[in-house]
Amino acid sequence: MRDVIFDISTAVAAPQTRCEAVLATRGLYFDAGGKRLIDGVDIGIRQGRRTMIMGANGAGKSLLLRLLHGLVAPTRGDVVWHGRPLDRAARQAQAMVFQRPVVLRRSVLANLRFALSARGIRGAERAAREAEALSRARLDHLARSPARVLSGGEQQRLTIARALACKPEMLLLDEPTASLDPASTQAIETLLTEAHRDGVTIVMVTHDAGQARRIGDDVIFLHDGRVVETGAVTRVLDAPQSDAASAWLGDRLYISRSAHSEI
Ligand SMILES: Nc1ncnc2c1ncn2[C@@H]1O[C@H](COP(=O)(O)OP(=O)(O)OP(=O)(O)O)[C@@H](O)[C@H]1O
Repeated sequence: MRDVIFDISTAVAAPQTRCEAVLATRGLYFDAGGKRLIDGVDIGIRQGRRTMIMGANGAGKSLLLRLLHGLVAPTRGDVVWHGRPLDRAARQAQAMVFQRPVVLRRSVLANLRFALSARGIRGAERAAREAEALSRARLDHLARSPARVLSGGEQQRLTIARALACKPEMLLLDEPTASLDPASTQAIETLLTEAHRDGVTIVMVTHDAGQARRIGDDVIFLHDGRVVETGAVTRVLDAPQSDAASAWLGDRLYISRSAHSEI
């Protein structure tokens, strides 16, 4: 029996505090290829917090993020947004950013324009949001450049600024700085810090404990598709209570079962 540690004093809610969560899962399972990849996940994410999803390679972090955004349907269980099932309107209140920046084959400005127009934002409001996004991403000087020729860091700043221009309530990010150098990583962290100050709830997959400390409030630690520990970043990283988190932080191999369990 593996340990499951919940710290209910923090934002990552145990079931009894789930009602405060803006986004929650209830008995979430995802099976594929005869394996259980997400295994009974029950989490809650409170508004305005920065939640880091951490764990070893293959733990199910990206899959959980996709389930939270409705990109993948669970085998069983629910994703709940403000107490109601995640629907199209709820998904529009979220924005997702991937590890590899997804930009359109057009200029930086046109990328912003396209995203805003798709949300029905036009005219002066759209122009104001475009200007704000360019400034926020520090890309004013590249507004007319094709987005595809930008560096990886610049493209990722664009995808985040484009997402934020749509004024999401929640931003979900899957290792957005995984392939970036320290300066580009810092620029992304600054963007996310500013978004958080503006009230955006952030949920981010990261492998980087330093990054979690710098910009995170809470951690959800996954192992083999199960949540084994949650709590405030400093508590989990300084004093992990689960074997899986202790081993990961100590750079040790932790195997509680061969891989994802057979169904
Ligand atoms: N839509 C899907 N259908 C089937 N299997 C999937 C799907 N998405 C992910 N998987 C599998 O689920 C497991 C967990 O993958 P996931 O990408 O979530 O891990 P991760 O924790 O994000 O790993 P990493 O740190 O290496 O990115 C993997 O074995 C992966 O192949």
